[in-house]
Amino acid sequence: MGEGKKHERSLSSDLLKHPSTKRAKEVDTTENPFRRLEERIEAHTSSAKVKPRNVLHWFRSKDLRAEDNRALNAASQKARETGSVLLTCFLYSPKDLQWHGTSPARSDFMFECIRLVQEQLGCLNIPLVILTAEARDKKGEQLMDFIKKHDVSHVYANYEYEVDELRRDLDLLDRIEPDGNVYFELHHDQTVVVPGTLLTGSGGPHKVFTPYHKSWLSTVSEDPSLLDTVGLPEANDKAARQQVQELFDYQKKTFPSLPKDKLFPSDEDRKRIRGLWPAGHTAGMSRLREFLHKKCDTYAKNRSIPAEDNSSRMSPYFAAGVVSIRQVLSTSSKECNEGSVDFSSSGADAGLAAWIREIVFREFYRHMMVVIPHNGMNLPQNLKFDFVEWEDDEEGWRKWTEGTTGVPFVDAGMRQLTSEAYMHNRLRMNVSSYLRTNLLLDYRRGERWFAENLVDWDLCNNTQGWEPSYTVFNPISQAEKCDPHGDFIRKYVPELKDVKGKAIFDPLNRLDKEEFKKLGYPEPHVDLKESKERCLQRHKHDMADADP
Ligand SMILES: Cc1cc2nc3c(=O)[nH]c(=O)nc-3n(C[C@H](O)[C@H](O)[C@H](O)COP(=O)(O)OP(=O)(O)OC[C@H]3O[C@@H](n4cnc5c(N)ncnc54)[C@H](O)[C@@H]3O)c2cc1C
Repeated sequence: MGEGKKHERSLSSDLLKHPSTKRAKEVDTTENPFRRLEERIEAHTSSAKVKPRNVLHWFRSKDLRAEDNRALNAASQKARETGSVLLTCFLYSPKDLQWHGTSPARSDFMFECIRLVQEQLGCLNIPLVILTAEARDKKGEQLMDFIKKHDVSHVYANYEYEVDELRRDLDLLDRIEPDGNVYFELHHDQTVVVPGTLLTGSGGPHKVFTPYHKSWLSTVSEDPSLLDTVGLPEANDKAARQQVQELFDYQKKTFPSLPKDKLFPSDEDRKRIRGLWPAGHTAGMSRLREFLHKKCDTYAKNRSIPAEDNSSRMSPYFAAGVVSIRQVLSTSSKECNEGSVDFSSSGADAGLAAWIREIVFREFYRHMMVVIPHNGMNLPQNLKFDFVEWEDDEEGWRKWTEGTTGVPFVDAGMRQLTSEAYMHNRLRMNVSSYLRTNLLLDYRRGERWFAENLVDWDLCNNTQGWEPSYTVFNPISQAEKCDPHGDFIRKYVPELKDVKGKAIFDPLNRLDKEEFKKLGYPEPHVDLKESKERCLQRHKHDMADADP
């Protein structure tokens, strides 16, 4: 960085493309696709005006279940009321997986869940057809072809809150509205409280977590019906099945395969990851009960101690919508809170209250996605961070991805990611801080690496988890606090398994030279103190007068 030279805005590769900060502001204000879609849906033709023919539920990658699926249930009711046949589809776009960088683990999990829902619906005589749109901009066209070919009059789906997905739904409205003979209905299904609706005293949406959390708790306490669940769709009768037999034949023949770069590198990897993350609603619910009855009690105390593995590991089931959040909360209320929906620290045990707080974080991130839509456009929420000049340290990048930075806690986290397609939250906080501040690499590279490797990748949580801030973690003191006996480090960094005592947190400086050499563990890639100073200076220099 030239002395005194002001950096305009960060450069980034094609994969990390993002619009200008000015354009982001337009999307947040005048264009706001969520608001536009809500208005269009509100003004859309009434269902009663459309002559009922076949009814379609359109699954998305975030509602892959038949149980307590709001839009699917509404579609089923419509089909029953009008004596129509219920059809379902999933619109698959391989380019979407490539665009988002979705990992093989997440892609495989998604396909397995779809397969299971397909079987389950098949027993109810309801077909689930997978439509493939080769290009991302062909999705609307592909769906319209299906709608026309199969004489669909009513389409139901659950909202997705990211910019591209909102635009896709607006595109579908553009296609169906001119003829006026197809009705499109969207449901809020991903959260208990509808994103964008919790407001501050002055009437604007909450933008800070703590008051949002408080408001969320009182909203749910005052209206327990928010946790009501809906049942499975009603079966089509046998005659209906015969009517749509060609769709069953088609679905049997044409389950698509994943693109090559979304396949596991080996069968062994696939087996291991599938074993850790069994697909489907039943597996998700039994994991939930296991957590509620065996781990939840100690969650408040141990949630930041990764060696305890005390969290629920429900994230892949939430990210793909395999288990509904209402069902999770109503089960928690019935089985662990004597039927009460007061999940505050005075209304629930400490463990449950702390766990629900994390679920509320998930809700908050969906809320913030509609309040500040540019969150979903590869841009930081605080746009000033787009003016930071990042380093070009390819060796540091490689070491970070491999877990060979020479910082044991960071390396343990990165190796957990490689072996489990998952990383404990405390490690996610540390490895992201290390990449963005100590290595001073564009945080978007790390964000994408997570997408490419996590089984629970979720755009709202990942993007906002990676949101840059002024905080610089110290991964040595973090390890001393959160992994006090070094057990987590020993588990994932075998070179250090025999290191005794506190030397495990900083082996280069706490062992004598010879001892360190014998370990075969790398020296730190950067000095933590110096690199922190460099980062703070860089922030100061590049952001002080930035005008996003
Ligand atoms: C840099 C970074 C990236 C992240 N990327 C993702 C991601 O791609 N997908 C993802 O689901 N989570 C992400 N998180 C949040 C969190 O780390 C994971 O949700 C959590 O580790 C999953 O483990 P669990 O299911 O055992 O969580 P538990 O502790 O059991 O929590 C229950 C649920 O609450 C939600 N939750 C927990 N912590 C958070 C949090 N900090 N923010 C938002 N929701 C939370 C998750 O849905 C989680 O499954 C990220 C966090 C950071 C710091």
